[in-house]
Amino acid sequence: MKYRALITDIEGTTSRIAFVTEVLFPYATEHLPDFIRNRQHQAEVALELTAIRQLMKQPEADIEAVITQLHRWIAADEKVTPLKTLQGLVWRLGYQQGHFTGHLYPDAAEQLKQWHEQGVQLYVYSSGSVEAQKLLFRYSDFGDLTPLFSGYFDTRVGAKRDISSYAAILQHLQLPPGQVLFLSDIAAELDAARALGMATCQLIREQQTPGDHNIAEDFYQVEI
Ligand SMILES: CSCCC(=O)C(=O)COP(=O)(O)O
Ligand SMILES: [Mg+2]
Repeated sequence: MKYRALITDIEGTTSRIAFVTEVLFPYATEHLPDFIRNRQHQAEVALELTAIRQLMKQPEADIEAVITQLHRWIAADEKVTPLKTLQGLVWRLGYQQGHFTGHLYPDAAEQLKQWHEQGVQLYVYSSGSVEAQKLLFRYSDFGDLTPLFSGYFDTRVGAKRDISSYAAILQHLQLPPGQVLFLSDIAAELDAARALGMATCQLIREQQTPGDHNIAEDFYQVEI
């Protein structure tokens, strides 16, 4: 075993891109407006609305203007932290009500279980909020997989293409970079991790553009 810890991306890596773009995002687009209108004064929602108005540079923006902004961000796949937090809150209802389950590729579920049994510490780093990540694995097609994971990171540690994000994660892991393997389908994310000495492997499951990292077509091909 070369690595003590493995960090995995979600969209395009453990899970089909279409699950995010054709199930999760449309669900958020449809349900966020009423969710926000009805809960705008609840603390966990109000906090995010304040952050969104700051980003809009319109502290007095009314709730409909905020909703319009959120729809624009979703359509453009902007990884804006308060949007991601609100999406997680809406998806929580979707999972709880059985509107969808957390899609994972079977090889990802199988290998994550095996690596966990072998003693590898498993982490997730996704632009989806930590809450959204936990939901996907808790309500996964393969049952509750959250016991496999030692921790979760989202855009609160920084953007996935920024080297500083991986420095913050390594600080948290307290492991030498060479003992940590990062899996993603996006070469630019892997470039940032590798710049600090982390090991990398690019998942090419669909039409992803290859970089110059080790490549795997599925988790069975990942060498750990
Ligand atoms: C936690 S599932 C939702 C994924 C999401 O919102 C997203 O933006 C995908 O980001 P990733 O970093 O996993 O590619
Ligand atoms: Mg990805």
